[in-house]
Amino acid sequence: MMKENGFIDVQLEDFVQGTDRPCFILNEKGALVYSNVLTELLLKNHLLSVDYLHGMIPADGEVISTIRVGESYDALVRKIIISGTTLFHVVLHNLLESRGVLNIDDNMESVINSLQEGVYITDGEGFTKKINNAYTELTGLSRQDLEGKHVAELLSFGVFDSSMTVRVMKSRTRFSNMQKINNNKICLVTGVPVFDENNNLIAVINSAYDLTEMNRLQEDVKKSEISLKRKDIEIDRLRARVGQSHSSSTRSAIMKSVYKISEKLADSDVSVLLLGSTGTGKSTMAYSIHKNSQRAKEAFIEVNCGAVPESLFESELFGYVKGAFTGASDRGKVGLIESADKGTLFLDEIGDMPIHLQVKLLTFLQTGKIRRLGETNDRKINVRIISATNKDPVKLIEAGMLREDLFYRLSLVSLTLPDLKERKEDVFFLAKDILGAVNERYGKAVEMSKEVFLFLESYDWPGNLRELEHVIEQMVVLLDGSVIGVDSLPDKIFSPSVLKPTEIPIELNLTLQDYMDIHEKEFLSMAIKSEQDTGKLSSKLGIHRTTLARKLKYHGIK
Ligand SMILES: Nc1ncnc2c1ncn2[C@@H]1O[C@H](COP(=O)(O)OP(=O)(O)OP(=O)(O)O)[C@@H](O)[C@H]1O
Repeated sequence: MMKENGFIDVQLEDFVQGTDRPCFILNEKGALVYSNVLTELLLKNHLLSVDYLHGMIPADGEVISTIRVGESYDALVRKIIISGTTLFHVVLHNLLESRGVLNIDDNMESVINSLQEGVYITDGEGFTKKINNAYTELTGLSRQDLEGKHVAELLSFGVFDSSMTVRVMKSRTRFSNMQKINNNKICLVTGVPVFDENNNLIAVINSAYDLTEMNRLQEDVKKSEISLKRKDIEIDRLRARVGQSHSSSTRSAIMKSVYKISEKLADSDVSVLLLGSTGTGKSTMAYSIHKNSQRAKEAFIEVNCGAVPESLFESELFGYVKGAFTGASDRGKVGLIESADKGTLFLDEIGDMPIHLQVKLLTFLQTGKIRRLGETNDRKINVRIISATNKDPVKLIEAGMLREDLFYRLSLVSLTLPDLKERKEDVFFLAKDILGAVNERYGKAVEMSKEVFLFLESYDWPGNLRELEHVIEQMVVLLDGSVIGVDSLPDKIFSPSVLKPTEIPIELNLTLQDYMDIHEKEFLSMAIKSEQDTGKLSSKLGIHRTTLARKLKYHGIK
């Protein structure tokens, strides 16, 4: 067993290390000479103190044998007594037995198991007494993994990242915090101490609430908020567009007449074909006609004919009944024409609609009836059609991309939106409106220098309104300060020679100094290109070299 020199034999070592109770051996002076892993963990976590162990040594120096241990261990203890060792006191101490005991009966157990939160209960010493089903689900740990084990042991194996139980045991008060359980789930863990009538701590009850689901829900809410915000922005944009789409919002004579016609079109129900280059505002105009018409409260369905895959076009446009074709949805599908019933159907890029569907569309326009794919009955649909193309319709007809009969049907009235370069007098106002909208979208208050407006007006805008919008948005997004200056302009727009005094609109309210600055800058930009040596250039210009350098710096000319 134990040798005179104080070594412990293998049999006793196996026993003290194998037991799930804290075992320790003190010599007669009260020093700890041997302890098992569990005792070490308790000491390390300050759940057991050496002073406490000292208190366990009886005054007469006898081995404590009154403390209950397992049957087989009893024999070992007795053996030690028989051996008459006086060098060592062996204390096989069942700490649980020394204090109050927590009883969990069957009823209590079913209550615990019915809870949605994970429940983890230890006795007053930190030994796991009970876990409920939710806890095993939450942690992926089985009852065998946990029950009977000391919390310090589980902690050292990384089952918990911090122990609420240890905290509650030390402080004897309730605690809550976020904990990572089994390196996986983030949980809100609350530990509550339970005392017996003598104020002994008999249990710590932890409840763990999985926050993963709640976090996911929060994420969803955040996403919906963002998407709502985007929709709000889109609605504001559309509102702004509608607001702008009337004759008083333009300085251009061509646009004034376009808006006049569009106002008349809004009052009627005729089919309209909108023509104009890309980005001139055809879709915006179509929406504006709808919104100013009697159909305003009904649907506005926009179909970009160039974007719908040919194989799906017919079913998208006309809808289908269940089982109409392989791969059709079980519930059938309402087509876009039907969705626009009582409202407006806007067919953008009409020249991209497959020719066989153009025939079907024409039939619908003539009869006002559609039939979903796989259906035997007709449905009467009341839709106003607005269509658009950025190509020349005559060329489309010649190329066999647009049926002539459909073209005539769609273009009872056709309206052409001018290129932006044909309405330069509007650029200043459009740019101001767009800047306002972009500022709102990004929560900024960026301003634009007068010079920038001049450059914007001088550019030809092949991409029309869309390009103007993109350029302004890009400058706002990339800007470091709060005023967009000429240095923010894309190269394609910044060309010093484009400025002509006669083209500067009076609305800019420029001072004489502004005019002089603009022309000085234009002149110096050109001059430095022909003579890069500033010494030579300054003498050519008859000014001092430092004056030239200052002016170049002032105008941002490199
Ligand atoms: N009156 C307006 N004021 C400010 N921005 C406008 C106005 N009209 C249109 N826009 C903007 O210009 C861009 C292009 O407009 P829209 O999509 O209506 O042009 P489109 O002619 O239909 O283009 P495409 O031929 O490429 O389909 C849009 O982003 C729109 O917001």
